[in-house]
Amino acid sequence: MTRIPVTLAWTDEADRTLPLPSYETPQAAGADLRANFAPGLRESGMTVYPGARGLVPTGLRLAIPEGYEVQIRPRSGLALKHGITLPNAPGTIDADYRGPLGVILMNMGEQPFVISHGDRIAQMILAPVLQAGFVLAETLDDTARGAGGFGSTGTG
Ligand SMILES: O=c1ccn([C@H]2C[C@H](O)[C@@H](COP(=O)(O)OP(=O)(O)OP(=O)(O)O)O2)c(=O)[nH]1
Repeated sequence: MTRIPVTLAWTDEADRTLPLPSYETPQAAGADLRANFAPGLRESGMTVYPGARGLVPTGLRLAIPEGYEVQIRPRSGLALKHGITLPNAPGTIDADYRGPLGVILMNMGEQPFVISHGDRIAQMILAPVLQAGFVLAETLDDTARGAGGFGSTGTG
């Protein structure tokens, strides 16, 4: 498996004893991110109530190489068992962002969900980026689909 170097740094408030993201299996696409709370929240963790959302710190900053992004995606186990998802999935981490990596978790389940310090809450995927060269024109080329969309081909 090709490995693209991505540099990690702890934030000032991070608990540096937590494991760094790593791939759980040889061909895993995602590396899990852990909740890494500032000292005041480490005992209590954070509770996300049904229908609510919260910003969970990971304690990490990244330097992603030019031409790549990191996507933050939900973990399917948390989604299935607890309704925990990311309202902005996939979260976009730009290659030139150097701030703290945060995970926006939303509780679509029926029960309050407690996030404890060190829990694996989401996963990050490294992906290549293509930028468009935008060109303004008066007309666009014709296609068979034309303006049909939003269910125009039916459901069957
Ligand atoms: O789930 C996320 C999404 C984004 N970010 C960070 C990295 C990203 O590079 C930056 C900006 O994200 P985005 O472009 O999605 O946010 P925006 O609302 O458009 O803010 P901005 O105006 O700062 O770009 O915020 C996170 O830490 N977690």
